[in-house]
Amino acid sequence: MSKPKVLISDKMDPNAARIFEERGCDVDVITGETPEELAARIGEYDGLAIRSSTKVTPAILDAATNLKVIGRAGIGVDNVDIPYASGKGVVVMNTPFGNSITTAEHAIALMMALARQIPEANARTQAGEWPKSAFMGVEVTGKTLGLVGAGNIGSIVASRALGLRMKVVAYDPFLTEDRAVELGVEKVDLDTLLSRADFVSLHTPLTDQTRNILSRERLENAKPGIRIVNCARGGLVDEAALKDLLDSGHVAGAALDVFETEPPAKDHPLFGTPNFICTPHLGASTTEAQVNVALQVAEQMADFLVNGGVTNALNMPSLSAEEAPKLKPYMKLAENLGSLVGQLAHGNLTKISIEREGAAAGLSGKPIEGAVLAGLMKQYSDTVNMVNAPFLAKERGLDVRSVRHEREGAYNTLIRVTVGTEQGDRSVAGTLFGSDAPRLVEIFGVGIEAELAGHMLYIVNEDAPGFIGRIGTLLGQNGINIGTFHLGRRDAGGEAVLLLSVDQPIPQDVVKQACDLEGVKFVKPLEF
Ligand SMILES: NC(=O)c1ccc[n+]([C@@H]2O[C@H](COP(=O)([O-])OP(=O)(O)OC[C@H]3O[C@@H](n4cnc5c(N)ncnc54)[C@H](O)[C@@H]3O)[C@@H](O)[C@H]2O)c1
Ligand SMILES: O=C(O)[C@H](O)COP(=O)(O)O
Repeated sequence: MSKPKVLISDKMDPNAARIFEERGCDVDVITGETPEELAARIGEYDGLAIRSSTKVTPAILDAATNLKVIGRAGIGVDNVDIPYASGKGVVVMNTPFGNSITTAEHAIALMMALARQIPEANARTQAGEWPKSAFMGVEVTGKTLGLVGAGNIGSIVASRALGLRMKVVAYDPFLTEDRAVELGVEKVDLDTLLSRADFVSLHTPLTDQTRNILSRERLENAKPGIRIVNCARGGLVDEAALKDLLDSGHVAGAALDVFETEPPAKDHPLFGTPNFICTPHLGASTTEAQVNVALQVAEQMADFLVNGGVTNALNMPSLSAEEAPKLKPYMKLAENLGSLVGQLAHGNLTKISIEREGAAAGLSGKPIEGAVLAGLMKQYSDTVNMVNAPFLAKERGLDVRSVRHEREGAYNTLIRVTVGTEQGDRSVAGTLFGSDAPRLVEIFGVGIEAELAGHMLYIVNEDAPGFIGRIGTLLGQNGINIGTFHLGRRDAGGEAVLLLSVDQPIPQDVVKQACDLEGVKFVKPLEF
């Protein structure tokens, strides 16, 4: 049998190539190719090992006719089209912890550099000046650091900041009071964080919820003199607003390791702004972190290609060979139900219960639980999968219950997912039609029958004549084609629910227009 062939297409520690060879793979290291060059070459390979420079687009995946696994030596996988890779049957893996310490240290380094204006002082001193009176720094001791995101990296930043005798406040919907106490941080909401923090450090993935999380409005309302560090992802901070607020002095300093577009344009408006410093996405760039992620990714990929073992896969459930075919449609249903409550429930989630009845009660609960939690937590983390979701949920103090009912219900088989939020419990339920077609059958107490797939729109409205025409017209006027249309209501003339699927993502301005339609109470675009 021929050896599996792996391409390393980004700069990676040489340990990766060594491990691939030692574990029975042929390996090529070819970096810096254009997408066209990569597309022309990728068809030969079973595995592709990358960092953040290689963009694994549908065009690359279409050309990758032999590809079985993509391994990301690092955390963020926003450069890989995971749904498309899944559709092609390609497993996507990452190394969720290998560079966390290094990245946390970079955030602290940038914070200290901001506090003492080190880059500018260095540049002017080396240029022959002695500008001692031009620089007056601030101490970090006793100051408040606001962490947006308290996962792996945020938690490490918290511990380092506490060591520097800072106070740490954190905003993270998955941070429980117990975990906050364990970390030594105070859990607050985002507005409170921004009103109290002297320094803010961002540690969330880029998702629909976190995009522009430091918006112009939030920055304008933040504590005057605030300093901002972003070592997570470009797009979390409004760069144009940051420029204006640095110019006005409202924001006293900002340090970006990541940009909305990378590399940023040579004439990026922030370049040259006083009290702005940046690095070229160096968060993970230490010898230690690069050795860690290179070793891990090569070990995981080689294990998969040679032995079929799966570790840290983001798009593949861990299932035994016998159970897999029976569980497969349930896993999809479970993940969709988790994703649905994750996208719709607001505020802090404290508990989740996963109930199985009818045929579902006879199945193994753990994979279903993993799939629900993965669907739920994908809204909050790039790195979650069915394997690690239960651990992440536990670590974050989410109370998870799996309940198996003996009773006969209205459906032959049913999964119900209920989350506890500050507004009370919220529940969704689904079944399988014809033994393998997942269907939603209830949403927040309203009976409705729908397939959860692709781009969807959820609307709660007053049950009154004319509404369906109005929403259909609005979408039609905006060139949005409706695929499926599902209605449900609590009582005639009361609250009604509309769930429709469309052929493309719904732009924000159309969502806003839908919110403004007569009788509409709530609108939310959904993605499955
Ligand atoms: N600059 C770099 O080189 C570099 C290096 C490593 C990681 N990163 C990036 O750092 C980010 C964080 O990595 P991590 O390993 O800590 O991930 P993680 O998944 O462990 O933690 C992310 C945290 O963000 C929280 N979160 C999600 N949505 C939120 C929201 N709307 N508001 C507040 N908190 C929210 C999650 O609950 C979670 O606790 C990722 O985007 C990763 O790609 C950057
Ligand atoms: O998500 C990550 O791991 C970081 O952004 C690091 O990216 P890099 O490996 O390209 O430096």
